[in-house]
Amino acid sequence: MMLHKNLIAGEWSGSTGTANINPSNTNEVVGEFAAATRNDTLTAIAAAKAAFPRWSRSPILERHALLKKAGDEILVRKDELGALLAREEGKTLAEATGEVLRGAQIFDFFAGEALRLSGETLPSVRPGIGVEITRDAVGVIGIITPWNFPIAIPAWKIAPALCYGNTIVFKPADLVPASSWALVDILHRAGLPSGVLNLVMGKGSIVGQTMLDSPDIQAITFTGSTGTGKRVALASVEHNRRFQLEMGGKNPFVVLDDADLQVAVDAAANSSFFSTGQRCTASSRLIVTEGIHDKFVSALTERLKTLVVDDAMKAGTHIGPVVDASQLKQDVDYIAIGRSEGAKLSFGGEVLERSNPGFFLQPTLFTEASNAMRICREEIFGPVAAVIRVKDYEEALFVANDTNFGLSSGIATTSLKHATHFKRNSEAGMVMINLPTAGVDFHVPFGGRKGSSYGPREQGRYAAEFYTSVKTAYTLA
Ligand SMILES: NC(=O)C1=CN([C@@H]2O[C@H](COP(=O)(O)OP(=O)(O)OC[C@H]3O[C@@H](n4cnc5c(N)ncnc54)[C@H](OP(=O)(O)O)[C@@H]3O)[C@@H](O)[C@H]2O)C=CC1
Ligand SMILES: O=C(O)CCC(=O)C(=O)O
Repeated sequence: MMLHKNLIAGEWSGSTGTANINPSNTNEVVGEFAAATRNDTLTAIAAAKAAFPRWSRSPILERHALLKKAGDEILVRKDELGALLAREEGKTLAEATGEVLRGAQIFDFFAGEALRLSGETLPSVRPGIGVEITRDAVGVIGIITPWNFPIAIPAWKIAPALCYGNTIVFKPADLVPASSWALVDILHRAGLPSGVLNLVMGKGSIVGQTMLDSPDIQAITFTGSTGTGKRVALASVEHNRRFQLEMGGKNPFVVLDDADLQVAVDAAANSSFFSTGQRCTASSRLIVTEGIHDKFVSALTERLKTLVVDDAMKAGTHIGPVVDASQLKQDVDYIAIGRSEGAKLSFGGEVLERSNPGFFLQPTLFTEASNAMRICREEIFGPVAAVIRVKDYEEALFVANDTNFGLSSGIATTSLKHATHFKRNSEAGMVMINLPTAGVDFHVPFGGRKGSSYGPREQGRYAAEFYTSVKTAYTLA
């Protein structure tokens, strides 16, 4: 089997590899991928540093053309790349192809942004002086990504970093390197100069830690767990480095008595169980008012009975496998915790056998849960949700906001008054009305509040806040 190597200073290198396993069929090796050492990582950082002066001053048309070319190739290959993503991560083929399409759209968006770089000119408060405000590239950006969106998250970090003239050291999750490798290969062949984008696959404890410890990385953008996010933050403060964190969620989805039941059930099923619940925007707390509670639980349970859990590549599969054995153990442990805390297991909870060996888990619904339970406070990151019964909208809003996290939230209601109040008072970065809490657009800001996020927003033109440094210049006329 071909060894997929790291890209360091424009050269593919590396010898030892780790096998990437298909979670729908653990007998299938998706590919062999090189594991970077500490020295490889240091070489990649040095290459990115050396490439920065030239790339940060590169013509905007060069950046535009490169980003456009990459987006075009991703689009043309979306079915093949979608299949690769589904095989390595386990989301369904339809979800994976949609994610690849999103990756193409992100490159297209930032190809456009490269042509729209702008600044401001203002008069000084002192007569005869002009003020110019411009944005410079930041320097070497460290990109550390998780396993759950192996092409979209790298795309929404790499595309703006390149667009604004930064160079990159990119470490994808060790569990799912294939889609990231394909993305880097596309960018490399599109003609990126040597050293501008370096790929260092391997373990977070080696590659990631070397990046955190380096004084030559000016900014780190990270998506993943709260624990690793804290390490990124502490190391970055030590190096006076800019950092941006997207971490977990415990996102609420409120269902009010006046909701359209069909809309509420569709949105809840999507939010909590699609993509196997492995989205930081997934909703794991369904907060339901008394008048609709029983009808909602019974309609959602009927829906869950129709969802097919199977191989991500099979036509007709609604929910693919959990990503690996350790995430499956975490999900199963939380199901046991929920039961021991006194929540009622209304549906699911069983690990399933399918024709191939894989990590299949039934969508799992708890009812009679309280917001104080661990299953309602800690991120599970699997197809597990808990219904919390509340008296009215006011209690629903209080419970929705009673969490350490604040990434996304949702409400199902036909009341304009409640929808408007929820939009204004939900303590989340992204609020959805009659829509799932997950599944966001690629051209608008993405990010949360409280323990979910730190630093400027990602995506859309708001991405410029992280990937550029503002300069204010005064000129005596
Ligand atoms: N917010 C989100 O979108 C996500 C949240 N999670 C949450 O995190 C839990 C655990 O998932 P996990 O994959 O372990 O998350 P991590 O936070 O460990 O992984 C995210 C990235 O950080 C890297 N990393 C790990 N340790 C270090 C380190 N010391 N220095 C620098 N980088 C490091 C990982 O490398 P590597 O994996 O290669 O070792 C990976 O590339 C999940 O169950 C879920 O609750 C997980 C994924 C996404
Ligand atoms: O919901 C989405 O579309 C994006 C989710 C995401 O970025 C994540 O789970 O990390």
